[in-house]
Amino acid sequence: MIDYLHLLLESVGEDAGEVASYIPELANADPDRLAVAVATLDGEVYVAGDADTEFTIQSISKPFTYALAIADQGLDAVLERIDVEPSGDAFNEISLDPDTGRPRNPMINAGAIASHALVSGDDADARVERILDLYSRLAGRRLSIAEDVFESELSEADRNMALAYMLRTVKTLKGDPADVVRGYTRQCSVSVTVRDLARMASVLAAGGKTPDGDQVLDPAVNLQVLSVMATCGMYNSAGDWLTSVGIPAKSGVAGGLMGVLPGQVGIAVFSPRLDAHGNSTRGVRMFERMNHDLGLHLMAPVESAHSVSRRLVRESAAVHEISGDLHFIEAERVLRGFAQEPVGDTPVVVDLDRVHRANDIARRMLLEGIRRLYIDGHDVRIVDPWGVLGTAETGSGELVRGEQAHGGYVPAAFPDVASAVRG
Ligand SMILES: NC(=O)CC[C@H](N)C(=O)O
Repeated sequence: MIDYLHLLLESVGEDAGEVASYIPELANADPDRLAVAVATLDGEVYVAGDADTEFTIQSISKPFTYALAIADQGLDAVLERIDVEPSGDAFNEISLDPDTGRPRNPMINAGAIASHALVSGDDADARVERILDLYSRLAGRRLSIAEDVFESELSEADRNMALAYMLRTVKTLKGDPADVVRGYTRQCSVSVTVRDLARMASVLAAGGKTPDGDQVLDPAVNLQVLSVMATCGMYNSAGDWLTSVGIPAKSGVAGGLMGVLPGQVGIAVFSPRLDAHGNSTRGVRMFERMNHDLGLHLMAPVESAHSVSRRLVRESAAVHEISGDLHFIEAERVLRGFAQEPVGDTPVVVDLDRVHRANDIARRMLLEGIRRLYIDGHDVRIVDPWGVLGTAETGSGELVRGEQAHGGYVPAAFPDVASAVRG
């Protein structure tokens, strides 16, 4: 997995676009930073590149604050004030739906400022405290605010002030517009890394539950947030995004981009140069690439995702007993089991007797895992009665082909192991 992420960073190619400069402090960002993180639902986080570089969350805060607004006010009350239709407008468009008087969705600034104002709390500081608590629980560590970016954005916040006053004219916003913009700007200035964002995304992917079992968001709220991210998360390129990458996502002008594959994985990337829509240029490209390589697209049919991998010791051989259908995420778990095998010449049996199906990526990952066990010095035997590994290329070729080509291979050198495994 880590190797794949390094390859991804290497393959992302030349950068284009410009670092956001309408927030003066963001113009100082190092434009060449590049990072990716993938977080599984059980808490594993894989990273590559500048994974510990902090940047401000910016608009990636919007879905989380929207979730808190719904938790505080109820979905109906929030829907009365903020619609859920893609706007086709730029993120900072000064507009309300002419028919309903509502911001078109909570992912553009008008809707996000309205969401912020709907969070319970007497003033900006009280709301931001609750917002920061929520983000921190999702990230699994205490987050803080980048005060320099906050001050810098607040000093140039005329456009967001205009939006807040506009919201007050339609009674969506009841408080003091300056206080609301202050709170919203602080929320955008929360400092995160791709690790944090991937973990936050993985909680959304898990229906609102952290890997430690903390149900931070109600599953129904979580579903609402993901749905809105899917249709509105990428501003006026949301349609492009859904067709070319196909997962709910949210971008921010500091260069972060977070994607959620429900039930499977949370992903985040970081690269500060932005395209004309305000989305990270290389970030978008990395997601397109991952969709291609890992089969992320939500609209692609997925079969059931049950799988177990357990390690037994039989006759001094380590037996990895794998069961269920294998996709990317199940294969990752299997490989994690392989990676824990101590380097040495212990015989390893990979028992696929209970696996009837593996998709292409899972098959390739498994073959690669097997290849690495060989490289580490293990005598690897494969039980593949259903021909799950097929005749796929291993990359190095010579490793398992002869054995796997005959479905039902029984490791002749380990008759006891074989019968134990099979019986
Ligand atoms: N797209 C963004 O990330 C915009 C967030 C930024 N704080 C703003 O309100 O303009």
